[in-house]
Amino acid sequence: MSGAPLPGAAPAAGGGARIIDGKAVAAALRAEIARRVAALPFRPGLRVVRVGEDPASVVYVRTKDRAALAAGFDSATLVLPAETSEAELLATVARLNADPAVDGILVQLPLPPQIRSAAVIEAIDPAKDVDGFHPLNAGRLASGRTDGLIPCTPKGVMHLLRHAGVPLAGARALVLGRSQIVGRPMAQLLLAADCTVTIAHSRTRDLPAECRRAEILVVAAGRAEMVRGDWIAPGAAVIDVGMNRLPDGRLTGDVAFAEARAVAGWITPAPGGVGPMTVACLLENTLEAALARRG
Ligand SMILES: Nc1nc2c(c(=O)[nH]1)N[C@@H](CN(C=O)c1ccc(C(=O)N[C@@H](CCC(=O)O)C(=O)O)cc1)CN2
Repeated sequence: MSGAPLPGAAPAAGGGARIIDGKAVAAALRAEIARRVAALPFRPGLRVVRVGEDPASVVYVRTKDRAALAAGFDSATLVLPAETSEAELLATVARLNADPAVDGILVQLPLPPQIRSAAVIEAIDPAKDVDGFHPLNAGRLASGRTDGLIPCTPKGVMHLLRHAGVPLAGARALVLGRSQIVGRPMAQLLLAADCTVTIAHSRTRDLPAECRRAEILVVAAGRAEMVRGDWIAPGAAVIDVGMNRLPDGRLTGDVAFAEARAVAGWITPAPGGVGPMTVACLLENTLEAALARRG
């Protein structure tokens, strides 16, 4: 690959990538949602279910609940013990499905090993599935419809790309990771935005070369600082979905940030990039679910 910037993805003047500040974009989105909620004659209801005490889940669920309350939602967290059976969790989901005050249901992942996540996700009323993981919502997205409930992390990535003014139509996009939560819906959203999309994964041959062809590189690989600076095309937009704790306690993404920012045109930090957008998009989905249910 030559060192010439890819079309439509020139580096910022003075060299180095433009940093896409996910915290700021998420704060603006949350404020806009709060304004819309304040104008409603009802409070959209969100219930987040956490099973067990996984430390990361405790933090994420608390963050979601606080953000929802601050935006004016009727929000509550249901905490079930780690030994909860699948049948007990399904009964909780059924109760929330039947509750007219509840517009959005989210079951925090991962679940303990005795519970099949797919069975729980399929039990959630698709109209209240604010995670967008139910097969009906995933299928709608896979058939090209972007007007339904869309998984929060990839939805947040699209907000960031659009906010930063990254050219999408015709761009070569590579999604590194093929999970149901991020990789697959991410690829569908980029395709719906007229990108030319490749999904790469752990079995992809010559991953660095595949990455170097991308004008938009979305990394959800789950390995700390796996993507190095020389995997990135000059001027590319690099979106880091990863969140890993290093042995020294620091949090880092799936991209080697210092190396990558010297080459990329745009880059998200991690933390402070995609993560806050996941929470803001949960609020957006809950508001959309409430408006669809209650008019
Ligand atoms: N039911 C779901 N479970 C999980 C999801 C999901 O979308 N739905 N996603 C992830 C975790 N997640 C939300 O649940 C999430 C991850 C990260 C952040 C975030 O704001 N991260 C901060 C750093 C926070 C820290 O200090 O650890 C950042 O990136 O700046 C929010 C939500 C798995 N489970």
